[in-house]
Amino acid sequence: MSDKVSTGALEAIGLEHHFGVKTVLRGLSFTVEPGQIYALLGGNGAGKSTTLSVFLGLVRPTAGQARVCGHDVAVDPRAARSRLAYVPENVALYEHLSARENIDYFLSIAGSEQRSPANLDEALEAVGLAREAWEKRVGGFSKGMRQKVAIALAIARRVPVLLLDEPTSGLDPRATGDFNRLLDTARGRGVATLMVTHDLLSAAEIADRIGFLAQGRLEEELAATGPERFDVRALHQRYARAGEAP
Ligand SMILES: Nc1ncnc2c1ncn2[C@@H]1O[C@H](COP(=O)(O)OP(=O)(O)OP(=O)(O)O)[C@@H](O)[C@H]1O
Repeated sequence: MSDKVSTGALEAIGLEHHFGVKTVLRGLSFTVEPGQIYALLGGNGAGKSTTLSVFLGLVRPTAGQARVCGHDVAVDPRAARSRLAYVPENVALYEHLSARENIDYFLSIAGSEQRSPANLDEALEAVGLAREAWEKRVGGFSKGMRQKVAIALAIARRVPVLLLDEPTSGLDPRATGDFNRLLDTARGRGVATLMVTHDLLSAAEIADRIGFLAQGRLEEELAATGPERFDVRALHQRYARAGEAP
């Protein structure tokens, strides 16, 4: 898939958005590089979901640009959309189909050329879904298993960008650990991930960068450093202060 020369896989450049008289995004800029996980944190109403909607082409920003692999979402939404996979808080699948059939079906409707059995096997293997579950109907799958199917689809599609909305909400610590390993696998494949979350611990464990959003502004951006990555206590204190006047 050829891409325009660009600095990041995902770029927000001075994004502004108003819903009527309400200003929701105020000059929001950040970049997610290939092979990087970016966690966007912020309180309720900070503008996190609106940011995802802008990248998905569902909300057109009032000003600024959202770029996916160099493609401006507002100018070429198809090019942008074809390069990303979106995993919502609750993954919607065809309940009566198996994990493998779901992936094959979604690949077929996307017109993907990646439908070979070997490619499907490789994607299911990569996300660590137990082999005995591959041919089972997804109707009985847990949230964590459904996320594995969604990310296996992204891997099978070979998309360079993942957008995740509250991926660990409702997951127990073990499933959260599994999920973080899944993101690490995608990172190892060079995928750029933007994750909107309230889960500080998970963000601290897996993210390369954490951005604090408040009232549509990026108040601060922190990068993982050293073996400790992030100081979780300082993150908690920082999160509690988000949106306060300086
Ligand atoms: N379609 C809409 N029309 C009008 N206002 C909206 C619309 N969507 C969102 N908003 C408002 O925009 C602001 C930002 O909402 P957004 O959903 O992006 O926040 P969020 O950071 O994702 O919050 P949460 O953590 O609660 O999901 C909120 O004040 C919300 O009420």
